[in-house]
Amino acid sequence: ASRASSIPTHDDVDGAAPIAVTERTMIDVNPPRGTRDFLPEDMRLRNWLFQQFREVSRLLSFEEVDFPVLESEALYIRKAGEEITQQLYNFEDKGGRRVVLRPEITPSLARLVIKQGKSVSLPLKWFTIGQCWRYERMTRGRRREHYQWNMDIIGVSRVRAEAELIHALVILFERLGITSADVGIRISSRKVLQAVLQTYSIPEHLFTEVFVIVDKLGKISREEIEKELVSVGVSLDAVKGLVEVLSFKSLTRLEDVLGPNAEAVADLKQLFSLAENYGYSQWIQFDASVVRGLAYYTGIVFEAFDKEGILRAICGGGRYDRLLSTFGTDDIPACGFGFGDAVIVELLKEKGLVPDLIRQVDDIVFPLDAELEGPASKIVASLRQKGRSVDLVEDKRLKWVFKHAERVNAGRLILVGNSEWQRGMVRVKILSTREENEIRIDELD
Ligand SMILES: OCc1cccc(Br)n1
Repeated sequence: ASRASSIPTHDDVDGAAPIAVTERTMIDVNPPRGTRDFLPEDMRLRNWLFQQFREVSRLLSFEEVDFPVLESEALYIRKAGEEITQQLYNFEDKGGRRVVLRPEITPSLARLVIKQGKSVSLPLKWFTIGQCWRYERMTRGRRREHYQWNMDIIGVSRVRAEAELIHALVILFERLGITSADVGIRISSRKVLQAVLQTYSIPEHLFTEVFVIVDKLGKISREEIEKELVSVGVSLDAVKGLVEVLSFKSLTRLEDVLGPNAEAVADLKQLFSLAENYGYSQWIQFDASVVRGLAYYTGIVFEAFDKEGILRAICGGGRYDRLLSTFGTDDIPACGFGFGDAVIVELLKEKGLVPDLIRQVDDIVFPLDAELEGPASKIVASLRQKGRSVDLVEDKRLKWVFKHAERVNAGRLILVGNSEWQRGMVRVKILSTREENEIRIDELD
């Protein structure tokens, strides 16, 4: 049967069944909208990046944990109007349960900490790398999934925890070849805006919504933001006061306005002082406009950004001291960050820092004719037993095999020929030196 002239994609026929273009119905070979396939070359880059995440987590003595991608919808029902909760990839399973493909990791981590209860001793330093989902109307054609590296410290109430997390970010960037000229980390605290809202006697239950609105700074117009703030009940003069403080980039200026005893000022000063000792001051800057868009942050918040201002935030995080108690346990202080796999790769491409990750094979074994397939298998088994990666090639012309050996950067090409086999030998070609000789089979290692 003739092959389909063109395989319909989701874009052409979203929602409709693919059009049968031959006597067989062609499936759409594209992955679902907003999702990605990873070919070997993509997978080498992803594995390399995740290996960096893992190595940094090891350096900070974090332990790896994992959670299901599928979670109860109840974990994410929050009323602050966050984008993340308005784009839940949610559905009802066959048992009538309301479930989601998780949009973030932190609630799962909080759930597990509570589940463990007294059986875990604090502080916990846990990390994971996991796929997260959102169901966004594809009007903007954005991705619906990404992988996020999360690091969280549970049970440390002082800003030492945030300083450790920021150290992890700095180490990661340096390992990738990124410098503080390329990337900065903006730091502030939710306590800054809390202090301002309190001076205008804005009721506390509005704080979270205010943070979520203010986080849209830079994404929607200032007028839009002021309108939304007024619409949730923030007085106009409070809006003016907020907007003014949000422009602060100096801690001294902040201290002038909030006073020397403000908790926000003490936390930030302590964090910047620790940064000096870690030696990463040149990476961080105070910027009061940083609030981050997640409702549950209660203190220090931070985000890494590219200094050319082209890309979206590279990663973000903060302190969330109340999240565990909202899940029904007593207050356990916590802070963490999420680091997506997409923006960082865009940045590496921008900076020419994507490593050249070649495919590599130790040995290619090629029987020169059919009755040598058995002997070739013996050789392959013995080499793999010794830990060598072996590509067994058959049904190909020798010319193709030589090209293939180059393509996969093979260390050796082992040709199993009749006359050699009779003498207990094989022909071995070392690709790097082009040197070729006969080796006794029992001396192959
Ligand atoms: O960072 C927000 C987010 C959450 C889930 C999936 C994707 Br893509 N992005």
